[in-house]
Amino acid sequence: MATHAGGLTATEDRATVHIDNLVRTLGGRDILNRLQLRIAPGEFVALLGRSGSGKSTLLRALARLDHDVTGSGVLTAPDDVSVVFQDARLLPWKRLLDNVVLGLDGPDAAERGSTALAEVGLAGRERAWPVELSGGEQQRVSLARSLVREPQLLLADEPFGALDALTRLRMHALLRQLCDRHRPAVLLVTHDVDEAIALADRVAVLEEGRIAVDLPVDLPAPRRPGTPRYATLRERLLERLGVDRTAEEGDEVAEGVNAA
Ligand SMILES: Nc1ncnc2c1ncn2[C@@H]1O[C@H](COP(=O)(O)OP(=O)(O)OP(=O)(O)O)[C@@H](O)[C@H]1O
Repeated sequence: MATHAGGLTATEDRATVHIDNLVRTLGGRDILNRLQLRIAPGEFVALLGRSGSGKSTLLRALARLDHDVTGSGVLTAPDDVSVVFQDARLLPWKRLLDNVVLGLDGPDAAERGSTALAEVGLAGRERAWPVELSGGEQQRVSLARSLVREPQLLLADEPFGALDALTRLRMHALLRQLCDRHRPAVLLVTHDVDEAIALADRVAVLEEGRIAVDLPVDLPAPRRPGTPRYATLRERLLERLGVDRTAEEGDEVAEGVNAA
């Protein structure tokens, strides 16, 4: 575990992610404003927030893609972080297996890559090209590429945002299954309240640069919409996101709610 933000100091903490007083100024505004967040080992946190609230900014800081974060506190995160984006970002000139094991060392890399492909339902497709795959399948490869590294922290920025509703539901089940097996700490940025409730142990809402709400998802599996406890949690989150409930009437629950 390492401290990686200029001016921030390391601290002893058993949390995989430990953020205190994180500040990120962009365009003269404090997009992250003394933000606090902990994610325990193996814990799955979903992050909601209105468009422009700073979710991707926070993710970029954790992924070390942004070194201009400041603050009086701490930001610790593990060195081995994997990131999944909305687009799979596969290299089109490399076969699936080579995409999955890119940068991976060791004599067993190919075997681990094959196992990872099988885990995401793409057994035997090692020699296929990315162009031969659907969007959902490409995102499966992206998950395999992330998890084959056994990261302590998995960051996901709207990973299923470009997929159709049915594929998205299948990917939810897959991601949950993979996370139960590999146990990384997870921060999932999403606009979809139902996705957050379906997958996460905790749902946090980013607002005015801070975590305004941080709620445990204390619901038995499978988490089906329609139960009173599910509805109460969903309502609280939507209210916090400022979603107009009358405008939402008639929406399919499985479609999720775009709070943007
Ligand atoms: N380089 C930049 N210069 C100035 N402002 C920026 C820059 N990059 C991002 N911002 C602003 O920072 C804010 C947070 O952006 P960010 O992408 O983190 O939000 P978000 O919550 O992920 O949004 P969305 O849900 O729409 O993806 C936005 O208002 C954005 O306009």
